[in-house]
Amino acid sequence: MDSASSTASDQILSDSQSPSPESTNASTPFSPSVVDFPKLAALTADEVVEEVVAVVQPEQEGVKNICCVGAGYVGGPTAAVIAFQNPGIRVTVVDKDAARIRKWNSQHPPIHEPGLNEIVRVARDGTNAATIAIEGGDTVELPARQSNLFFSTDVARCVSEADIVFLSVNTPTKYTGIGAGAATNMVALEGATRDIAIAAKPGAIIVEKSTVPCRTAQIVRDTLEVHRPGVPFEILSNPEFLAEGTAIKDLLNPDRILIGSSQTESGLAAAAALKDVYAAWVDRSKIVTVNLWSSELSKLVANAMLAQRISSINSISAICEQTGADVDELAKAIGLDMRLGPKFLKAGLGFGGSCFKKDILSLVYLAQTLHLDEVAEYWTQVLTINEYQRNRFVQRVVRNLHGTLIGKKITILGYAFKKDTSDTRESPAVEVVKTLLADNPAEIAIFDPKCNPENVKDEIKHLFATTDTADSHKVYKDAYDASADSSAILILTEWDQFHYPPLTQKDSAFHKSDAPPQLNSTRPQKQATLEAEAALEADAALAPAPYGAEQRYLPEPPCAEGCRDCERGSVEEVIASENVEWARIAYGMKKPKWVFDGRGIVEVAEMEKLGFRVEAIGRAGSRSRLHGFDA
Ligand SMILES: NC(=O)c1ccc[n+]([C@@H]2O[C@H](COP(=O)([O-])OP(=O)(O)OC[C@H]3O[C@@H](n4cnc5c(N)ncnc54)[C@H](O)[C@@H]3O)[C@@H](O)[C@H]2O)c1
Ligand SMILES: O=c1ccn([C@@H]2O[C@H](COP(=O)(O)OP(=O)(O)O[C@H]3O[C@H](CO)[C@@H](O)[C@H](O)[C@H]3O)[C@@H](O)[C@H]2O)c(=O)[nH]1
Repeated sequence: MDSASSTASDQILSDSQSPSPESTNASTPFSPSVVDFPKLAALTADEVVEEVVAVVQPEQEGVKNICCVGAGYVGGPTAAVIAFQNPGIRVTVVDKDAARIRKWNSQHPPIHEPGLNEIVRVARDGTNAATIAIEGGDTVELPARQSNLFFSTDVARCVSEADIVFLSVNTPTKYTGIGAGAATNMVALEGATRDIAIAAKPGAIIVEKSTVPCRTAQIVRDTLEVHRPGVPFEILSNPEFLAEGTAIKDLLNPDRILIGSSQTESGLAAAAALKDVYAAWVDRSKIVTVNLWSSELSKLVANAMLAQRISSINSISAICEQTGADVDELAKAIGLDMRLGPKFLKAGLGFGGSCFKKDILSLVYLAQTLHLDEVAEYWTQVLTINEYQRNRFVQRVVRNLHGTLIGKKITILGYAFKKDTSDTRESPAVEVVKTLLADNPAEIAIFDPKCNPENVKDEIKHLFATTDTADSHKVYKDAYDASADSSAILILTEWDQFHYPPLTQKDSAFHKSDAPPQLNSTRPQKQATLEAEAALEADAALAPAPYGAEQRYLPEPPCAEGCRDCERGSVEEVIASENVEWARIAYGMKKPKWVFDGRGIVEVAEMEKLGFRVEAIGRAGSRSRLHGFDA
């Protein structure tokens, strides 16, 4: 019988790769076990107590095993923090991509996030017991821990062992067929759901962690029913709100955890089970439960609203440039209004990243399919302004270079879509480079402190495979070689190390705003210790020395042969991450030493003192200052 003609249950039986979990009669997830009274008759008094306690003790019923399908930017860090905060739960992250799993099982995880390595080391490798000094001269005793975080390619086995399965696979925009350029490509989600449907144990809770179109839970439910008819599963929506670059901070101290469930007894029980997992470190008042569809839609709307604020301030930056108003001053002034708030008002060359554009497109597509054309048009404008802003920036560069890039070297500082990540998906830098190339520059020189140069080279080769200008790019290991003999520098990522005047340690990275969670003595002791540990581990990411956290770590597993991060070496990485010496850059550049600040991170007047000529988004640049435009 071929697989196309077999029934779903035949497929399950014939799939020798997939463990076929024993069927049970469970009708709700975690339905409490019952005391086996006939069995008690054969036991001693002590054994009877043990047996009864085993049944009634709440921790015996809780979640013991979690599997996260998809070891990407969301699955990896989220699972790591869940494992870190729940030492009693075994957490396994699975992925079909063996290279990615190999990286997670090495000293160089596949993604860069401040604090991630420390959290992974503790949960994946276990730790020694240690006495840690904390601020104020106190010490905290941290016990030794066993490993409870694992990374594997054995999707079927790990799913089959889990009480909760997170779906955290990619959900990009569909590029061909019906809905191309707007609808969500559900291939990965569908495939993973099918794998889960075949392998999961009855009563398992399936959690949508990926960002999905509203009503996707119905698709997941249908897929489960097709492959395992009659087997009880509960589906939850639990969208992730972490931002890259601050993922660990966001996960350790989230604004809220959103859980959507069906409003049935079993749906609410499943939501309660997931709530308990988060309650290990998140205050229960921050864990919000809603219906499935509200939860799914909330994620798209949250991203659309954040992106809308960026497009709003960017549209105003165009007015600022022509009037002498300063967009940063304006953002500060309006952000002091408590109703508006200060965040997401930083003007720049537009938002990038793998989420905002695709999620707005998904929202637009939803509105279109519901025949809400005005709604679709409204949200489309957020994307239109984003593109307009980027194009405006590039046009300004070319105009100031007398309308031609021929024979000129142009330097790009920052290739990642935002600071503190090496992610370049939908990075504005990629689009800027593409547009600049059309003007035939002699060279586009790229430097990013955290993107491995070899990875960027590969990416560029792949992106520009069909253009004959591919050879005019070079990726450098430091900012000085990248800018030597350059006619213009374009700042495209807001890395702390590119600021001028330089940021102080106090202003940068972890220490800037939200401090890691502090020890809270009103909590039960176990949680207080975990919170302290989280705070220390997160702090250790930036400044390990004062806390002495190093003594806790066990040796890390080695990297595979040919690991690019090992080849780059830690010394090279440190040099790349140091503050850029703008005076040294000015020395090596061609006059008139243009800097185009796409992220609003250098002071025009201060840069002019170093000999640069600066154009900045939303502010008077050197040209307008020369013509008496400044206030
Ligand atoms: N990146 C973010 O900051 C962020 C934040 C919040 C939400 N999200 C959402 O989370 C989801 C995942 O995003 P991401 O950035 O982590 O994506 P990603 O591409 O980094 O990771 C997805 C992983 O899923 C794996 N995968 C796909 N199909 C699989 C299958 N059938 N079995 C096993 N593994 C499979 C892929 O190999 C990949 O490693 C998306 O829906 C995204 O919109 C992302
Ligand atoms: O005031 C601002 C804030 C951000 N950006 C840019 O906007 C983009 C996105 O930044 P950010 O939102 O910080 O990072 P993401 O990792 O894309 O996170 C967004 O997308 C995630 C994926 O859905 C969500 O989980 C997060 O809550 C949401 O902030 C980046 O290019 C930033 O440079 C600005 O230009 N101005």
